[in-house]
Amino acid sequence: MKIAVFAGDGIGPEVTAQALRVLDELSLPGLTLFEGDVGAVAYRRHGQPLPDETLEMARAADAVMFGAVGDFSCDDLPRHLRPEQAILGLRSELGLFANLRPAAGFPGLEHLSSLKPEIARSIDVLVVRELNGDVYFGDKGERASAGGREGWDAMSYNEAEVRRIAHTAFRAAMGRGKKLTSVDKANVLETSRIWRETVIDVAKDYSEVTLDHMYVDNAAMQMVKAPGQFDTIVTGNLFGDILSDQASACVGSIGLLASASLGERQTGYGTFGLYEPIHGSAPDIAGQGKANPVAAVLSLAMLLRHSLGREEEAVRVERAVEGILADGVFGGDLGGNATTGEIGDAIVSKLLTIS
Ligand SMILES: NC(=O)c1ccc[n+]([C@@H]2O[C@H](COP(=O)([O-])OP(=O)(O)OC[C@H]3O[C@@H](n4cnc5c(N)ncnc54)[C@H](O)[C@@H]3O)[C@@H](O)[C@H]2O)c1
Ligand SMILES: CC(C)[C@H](C(=O)O)[C@@H](O)C(=O)O
Ligand SMILES: [Mg+2]
Repeated sequence: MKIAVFAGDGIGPEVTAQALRVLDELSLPGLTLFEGDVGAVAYRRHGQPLPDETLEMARAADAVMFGAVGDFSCDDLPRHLRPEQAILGLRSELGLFANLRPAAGFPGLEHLSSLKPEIARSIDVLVVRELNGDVYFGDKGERASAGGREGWDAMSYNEAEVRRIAHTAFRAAMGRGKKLTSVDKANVLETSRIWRETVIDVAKDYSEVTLDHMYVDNAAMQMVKAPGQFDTIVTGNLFGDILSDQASACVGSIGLLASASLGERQTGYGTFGLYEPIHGSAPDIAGQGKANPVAAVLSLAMLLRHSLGREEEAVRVERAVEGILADGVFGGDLGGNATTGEIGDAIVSKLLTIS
């Protein structure tokens, strides 16, 4: 089993280090780790945010553990050299079109949510975000216009792209509450009209799943008003990016939410994937021991489950995280004062108590 580890920038290396401690504690036989550079750190060392050798390392692995990229000192670089291109490049080059972002409350910890506890208690949603299309990868550019410089980013989805993410989402809904909400902006966007019609067509294969549709503006409002109505959400790249950050505040902190980015390639153990917290490099807290490593550790649990076929270990890691949160081990993002390392210590100790 080969895992490529790309820790990246800012708090990326801090939270990834804790996930690696947890992985080490599991003592999985036959596991090899490879480390590669991504983001601003890769740009400084190699002149590229996603060096060829990093991409090759990812291709040769069974899974990628990713920290975060982003550094404001790179804001003036041309787009292709900016750190964020590393994660966008990995997602597209590796065909990782399905981004799973689960957001579920931790029992008894409703008070950590930005919502009223009685509303927060109900949140248990899986956001299935399409990851290879939309404004992120459409035609884009800058030109002179009568109104000064004009930028554009074309939004588009074709039926094949919508079909494959819709199948992923319906299958995920089948394993959950059998309710799928497709989020779009079909009252305004042609892209969304094709999206909605295609999702309705794919639904014919999944008669057990109840499908509904919601405009993204309403979905954002419903996410904070009554998140319990959502079971599985399927949506495009941009809407999914925004709704998942919002869902994290409903749970408690962006430092709690993990993600899996999957494609079609199978390894000897499961599906090849890239695993990362949904948060970024958080330059405002980097290097201060303030980063919550839980999202990175829960991303490791998703890696164990989806790419390595290690369900038992995945559940152990998730139980350890639930345990330390129930014990009240929190960092500043949740109103506590535990450091990144202390949270990692607590997770490792808790793991030893769970068989
Ligand atoms: N996949 C990625 O690598 C990824 C994701 C999002 C943002 N980014 C990049 O990260 C940089 C910063 O972006 P941003 O500030 O908009 O988003 P961010 O997610 O990095 O931070 C947003 C806020 O949440 C806090 N936060 C984030 N993660 C935390 C954690 N684990 N523990 C405690 N607090 C945490 C930060 O301190 C900040 O106040 C930018 O360069 C952006 O492009 C990268
Ligand atoms: C850094 C950026 C390109 C990325 C995205 O927009 O997908 C991030 O916000 C995320 O959620 O992973
Ligand atoms: Mg995001």
